[in-house]
Amino acid sequence: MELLKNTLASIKPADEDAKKKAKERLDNLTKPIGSLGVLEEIVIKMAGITGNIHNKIDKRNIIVMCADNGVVEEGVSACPQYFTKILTENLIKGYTGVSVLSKLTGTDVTTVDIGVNGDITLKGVLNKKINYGTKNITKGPAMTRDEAIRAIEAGIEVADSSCKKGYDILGTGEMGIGNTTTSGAVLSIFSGLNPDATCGKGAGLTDEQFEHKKEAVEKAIEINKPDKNDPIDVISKVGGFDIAGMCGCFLSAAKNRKPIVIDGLISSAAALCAVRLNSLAKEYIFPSHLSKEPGAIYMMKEIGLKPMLDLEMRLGEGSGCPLAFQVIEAALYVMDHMATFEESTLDKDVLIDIR
Ligand SMILES: Cc1cc2ncn([C@H]3O[C@H](COP(=O)(O)O)[C@@H](O)[C@H]3O)c2cc1C
Ligand SMILES: O=C(O)c1cccnc1
Repeated sequence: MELLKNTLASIKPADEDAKKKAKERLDNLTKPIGSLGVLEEIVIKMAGITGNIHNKIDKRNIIVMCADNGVVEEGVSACPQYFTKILTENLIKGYTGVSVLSKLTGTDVTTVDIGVNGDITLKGVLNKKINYGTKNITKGPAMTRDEAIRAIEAGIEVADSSCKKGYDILGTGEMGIGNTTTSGAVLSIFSGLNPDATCGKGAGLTDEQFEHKKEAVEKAIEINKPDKNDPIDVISKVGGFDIAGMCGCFLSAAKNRKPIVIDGLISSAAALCAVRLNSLAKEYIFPSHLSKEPGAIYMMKEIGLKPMLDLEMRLGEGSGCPLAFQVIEAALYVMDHMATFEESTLDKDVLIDIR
């Protein structure tokens, strides 16, 4: 508990002075004011995170939290549970979507076993196992409160270590059959929205299975009665080890003043938990894309952030992060390389600000 407590207490607000200076420079670049849209917002947010108006990303890392979910015994996923272990191993072998996109963009991937139901002996998978999967949330809590705290702290440790290794930006991802169900439950609790709005078909379900998935979420909430004002209670009752671990990553990044990127629905659920634990964490988080899962839009509303891309992706794993890294790097490059009006001897005063 000490690590979580200290991390929450160490998160500071963004540097408003650096943000102001970044905006001043952006407004002096040879372009209509605000014309680079979200790229400008990214530059300003990055300045707030690091305290510098010029920022560079040389080293990127995506932390993928892998864990099983007991709720799969309710038939809420198209896939059997053992897929989680195989897909986790495939992350290391470089076969998965996030592995390939990371290779393309020069991104490292840290694969973490935080709760896979099985022993992974493959070299390269970081062992932070809290338990062999969670329990079935339709019958009782997913995990104990102590396990939830240990899983969040495991995430803090992994991300702290990434920051120490000199990564300039982190991404978050997951692997865990059944985790769109737990994410839907987490969202329903924080937002008060019905599972009809917060659940989707995940990796794929028939209409009948989909109805059953929504009933499972309703039942999980009814049985566990999580306290929406206590994010650890929410995670322990209807979340998962993957969500808890990623939540820890978001908190660590904020503490270390490093930018961290959300991928899809499940990492959004983790970011939402982090923001509910300390609202300042939001100032360090960039959402990558809007997942095609219907709950994703409500996740963004609850967190209070806007994704930079909409590519109709719904893979998870962290696959949106390498793409967001490229957009963020483009924004920072523009800030460094475009000329100001003074440098290019143009007269800025002829421009009218139409924002
Ligand atoms: C082959 C395959 C690769 C994946 N990679 C990520 N997911 C995604 O789907 C799972 C969640 O969906 P649900 O809640 O419906 O089980 C997670 O593992 C997530 O990362 C995959 C799913 C499959 C089938
Ligand atoms: O958006 C996601 O993260 C997602 C959606 C469907 C299945 N797995 C992950």
